[in-house]
Amino acid sequence: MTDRTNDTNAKTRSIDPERRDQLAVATDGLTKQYGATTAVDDLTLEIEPGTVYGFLGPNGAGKTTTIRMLTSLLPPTTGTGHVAGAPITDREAVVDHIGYLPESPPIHEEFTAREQLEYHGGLRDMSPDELDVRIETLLDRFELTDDADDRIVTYSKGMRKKTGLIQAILHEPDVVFLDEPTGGLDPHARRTVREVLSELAANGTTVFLSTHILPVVERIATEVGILYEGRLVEEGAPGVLVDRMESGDESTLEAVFLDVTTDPESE
Ligand SMILES: Nc1ncnc2c1ncn2[C@@H]1O[C@H](COP(=O)(O)OP(=O)(O)OP(=O)(O)O)[C@@H](O)[C@H]1O
Repeated sequence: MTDRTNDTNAKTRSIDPERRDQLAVATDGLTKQYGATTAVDDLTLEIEPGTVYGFLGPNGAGKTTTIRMLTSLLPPTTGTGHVAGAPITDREAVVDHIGYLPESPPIHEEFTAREQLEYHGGLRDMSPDELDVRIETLLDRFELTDDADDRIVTYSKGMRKKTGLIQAILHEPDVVFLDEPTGGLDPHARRTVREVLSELAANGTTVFLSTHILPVVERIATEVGILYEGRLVEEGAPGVLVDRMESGDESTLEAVFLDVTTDPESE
């Protein structure tokens, strides 16, 4: 069984600034308190560029709070964080390097998907030709081309999710943060998401993926971090974590997840 006292939070302290700036995500003692609740507790991460990082944890573990701090939407209570070398306290600098798909995509209901993507891409440093090609390619891959000139207000949940996802990756950011990117998607779309994210990572984008859908993580994540009650209780390559379980037939990422995120006193 996994030794829960072997707390991966304690693995690093005070990352060397030169190394920190080369990492896609670097946090040191990152902590967020809401009143008496410690939502994220002393989180230390070092994620290399090009990683697909599966960020897992039970409901309320602190995943969204972590992502909101890393995307500069929420100030930490204590600790530091850098994304592609930009301090998370500098929103403008962080925004230049990231894409973000929150659980509810930030899209304008009255726009069409094409208008939404053109508007969003226009805020980024992309030439009109480059933007056009990227939009058409991604609409096609996500089978949205035929609906791209309909207003988003008429879209299904899955179509909105696809539009939000395309928006997050349109400009091929250094780091993309995705909160449940495959939630509500059919198996075809889910496969497309897996393929597109793996391709992005192969081209150097770091994918920070928060999800409860473990088979997606099992298939594309190169590293996994498991958060429990705000603390990082497990981290490593999925295969390594599963092998470490040594529980025969039960050796899956789900078994690892359940092992490290179950309160021993409730068993
Ligand atoms: N604005 C807030 N004010 C007070 N407490 C909050 C706030 N946002 C989150 N919390 C608390 O912080 C903790 C972590 O919440 P968070 O949303 O980060 O979890 P999560 O891992 O994303 O959960 P889920 O998988 O259910 O989306 C929870 O205890 C939650 O109640």
